[in-house]
Amino acid sequence: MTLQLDAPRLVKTRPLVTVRNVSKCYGDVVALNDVSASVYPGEVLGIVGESGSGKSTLLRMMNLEETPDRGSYTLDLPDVQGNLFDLDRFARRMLCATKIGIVYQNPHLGLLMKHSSSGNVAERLLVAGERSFATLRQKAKVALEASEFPLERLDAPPIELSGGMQQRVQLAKAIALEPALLLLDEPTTGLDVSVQAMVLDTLKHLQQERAITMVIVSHDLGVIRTMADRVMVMRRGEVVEQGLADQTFQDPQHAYTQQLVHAKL
Ligand SMILES: Nc1ncnc2c1ncn2[C@@H]1O[C@H](COP(=O)(O)OP(=O)(O)OP(=O)(O)O)[C@@H](O)[C@H]1O
Repeated sequence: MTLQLDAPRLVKTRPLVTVRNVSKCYGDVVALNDVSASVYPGEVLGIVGESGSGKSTLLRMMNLEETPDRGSYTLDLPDVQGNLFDLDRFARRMLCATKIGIVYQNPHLGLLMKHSSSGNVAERLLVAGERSFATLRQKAKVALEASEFPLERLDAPPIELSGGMQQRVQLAKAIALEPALLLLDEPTTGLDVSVQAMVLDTLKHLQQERAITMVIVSHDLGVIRTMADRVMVMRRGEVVEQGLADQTFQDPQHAYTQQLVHAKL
């Protein structure tokens, strides 16, 4: 008789994202001081903290828009090697276009506001070398549909769309090339509460369907609670606490996290 065993569950023990000992000053302002972070494949890491704590600077580093004074950044992907901060401008641009997607709080940073919505998404595909007009339009449509964007507005420029729809166009652009990492910088801040809930639902669906690795920055603990598996709490450019989101919110250890959680209740 042969003993039948279930196939062992694939345990992914290596982080996809590793940021090590990153520091950044702007003049006298210490934006980041010796910050390290890891994000595992399929995980959502939430970063919280008050205004000016360094959250967006860290996210911009992960999107290779900024270079730190010190520190390293690696992505555990087959064709990506070494400290990404050492890459030249061209290599950074290609890596960001193909492996990393970002959604900014301000859609003006991520979109050409007067170009069509499908054109904005197609632009990302063009950077990666796609040239056929029919394929560009089809792939843009697929990404917009996955972002739950109303397809009858494909040709509308973002400037004519609501804030929620603009964020969906940014999201479609960010996921068009199925990036390994999706970065979200206050993606729902400034939206009406009901629209915010719908955009968060879309992000949840995407995360569940594609097991996409995400880093989400927000000063809103409710958003982080809804989205994140793990949370990192930042204050004055430093990480003061990190852990599983549920555990951290239920039983915060650091006085600053306690203050944040109690202020929210
Ligand atoms: N390009 C820059 N030039 C000068 N100072 C900067 C720059 N970017 C960030 N800073 C400063 O670095 C610190 C951290 O800023 P950062 O935007 O990362 O914080 P944050 O936690 O994302 O805040 P917020 O929630 O308000 O966006 C702040 O003091 C900010 O003023």
